[in-house]
Order: sequence, then structure tokens, then C-alpha cells
Amino acid sequence: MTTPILQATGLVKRYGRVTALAGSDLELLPGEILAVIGDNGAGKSSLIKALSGAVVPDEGEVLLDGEPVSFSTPLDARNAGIETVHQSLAVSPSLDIAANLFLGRELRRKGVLGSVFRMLDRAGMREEARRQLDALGIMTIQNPGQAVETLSGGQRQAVAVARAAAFGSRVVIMDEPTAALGVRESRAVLDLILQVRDRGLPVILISHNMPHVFEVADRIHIQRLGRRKAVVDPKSVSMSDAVAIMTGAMEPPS
Ligand SMILES: Nc1ncnc2c1ncn2[C@@H]1O[C@H](COP(=O)(O)OP(=O)(O)OP(=O)(O)O)[C@@H](O)[C@H]1O
Repeated sequence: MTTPILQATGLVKRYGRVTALAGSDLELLPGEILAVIGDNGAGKSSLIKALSGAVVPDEGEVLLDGEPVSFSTPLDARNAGIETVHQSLAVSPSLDIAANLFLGRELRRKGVLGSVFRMLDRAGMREEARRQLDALGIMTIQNPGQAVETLSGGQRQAVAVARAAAFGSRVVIMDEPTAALGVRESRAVLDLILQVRDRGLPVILISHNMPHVFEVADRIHIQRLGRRKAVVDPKSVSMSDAVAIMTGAMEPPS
């Protein structure tokens, strides 16, 4: 059997009396897009937060490439190669695209200018940003020096996805990346997600949008009442059956 890139077993997360995760498992295989679907409150966000270091689970284990890991902060997860694109976009509108791509890990100038005077290598960052955006085929962005506040919602989302793709060395997690987008912008972001996968990075995609999920996912993890209820193959399960399993109207196929 292939070793999952990212695996969670028996995750429990309680918030006071609410149990958000009641022993949840998850497996992300190399090179796949794993969609995570579930009704409101099923524990999707809590699951993703536990995998990305945003919450520390009360119980359970997370394995990265088969090795146990414990993330106390999102930075721990990032340092381990797990990049997360959150629902509320963490882009800084007044900064330009290149600066956004490198937010928190800016390139410094070589020599004392960088090491002592902490001067930023702006030209280097723009060049690298251009390279990343080109690699992801975001041709609509002409100039990496453009301020993010002048971009459309889809272009901003593309910048966030590009950042995750650029720095996520092992896993990219996307929480509702198309939720706020129009048809054309959603299309561009879905294409980006496919490109990230095709470049060899596995992706976890949380979405309520069933057509999007069925279009891009290799497997679909169905979360229900804080647990993984089933994993289904979008090629052999219909959208209505997936929704029925998600809401409890139908038992998953054994
Ligand atoms: N910080 C918190 N404090 C208290 N309860 C919380 C907190 N975060 C989540 N919960 C509760 O945990 C349960 C699972 O929430 P979670 O956000 O993980 O579900 P979800 O599947 O992502 O839902 P949605 O699709 O609505 O975003 C819910 O009952 C929620 O109210």
C-alpha cells in the first residue's frame, strides 16, 4: 500500500461541551486531490485546522510521510511543507503581488545589505513571483509589482493559491477557495488547483460546491458528525448519493 503523504487518525477536538472532531481519520495520498465535504458543523474546518497547526487536537495522531508530527502553530506546519489557503484570504491588499507572495519570508539582499541592514531583495522577489505566476499559467496578471487591491477576487485568490503552490513543498490545503468567486474566476482557480496537482503536489480541497468537487477531486472524503463517514470515488458515486451520505439520508456503499 502507498504511504499517505498526510494521515490523521482518531483526531478529537472539543470546544467546551461541543465535540467538533469525534475521532476523525483522514488520508491524503501522493499526487491526489482529496476533496473534503460535509454539512455545516461536520468538522471540516476543525479537521483542516488540526492538520495545519491552527488548533492542537485533544487526542489523535498526525503523520507526515509516515512520521508522527505535532504542530503547535501554523508556522510549524508551514515549515514542514504544509501550506494552507484559508477561506478568509490572508493577502495584504496594499502590498504588491510579489510582496504578498513572500509575506513572512521575504528575500533579503545578498551580503551585509541583507544580513545586517535587512534590506529586501525586491527585484529578486519580483522575478521569482513572475516565475511562479508563469508556472501556474496566471497570464492575466501582467505585473507582479501591481498592488493586490487592484486585482479582481479571482486574481487575488490566484495569488493566494500561487503562494501556497510556491511554498508548499509537500501538501497544499485549500478551504473553500471558490466560495466568493464568479464563474470565470472559479474556473481559473479550479484550473490552478489541477495544475498544482499536476506539478506533483497533493491537495486537500474543502468545498461546499459539489460540481467543483466532482470536477477536480480524485477521491472525496465525506465528513459527518465529527468523523470520516466514507471516502468515495467521484467516478463511481453520483453527486446526489454523495450528498445523501453527507446528510445521513443514505449509508455509504461498503
Ligand atoms: N472555536 C470554536 N468554539 C466553539 N465551538 C466551535 C469552535 N469552532 C468550531 N466549533 C464547533 O465545532 C463544530 C464543528 O465546526 P467546524 O467549523 O469544524 O465545522 P465545518 O464542517 O467546517 O462547518 P461549516 O461548513 O459550517 O464551516 C460546530 O458545532 C462548531 O460550532
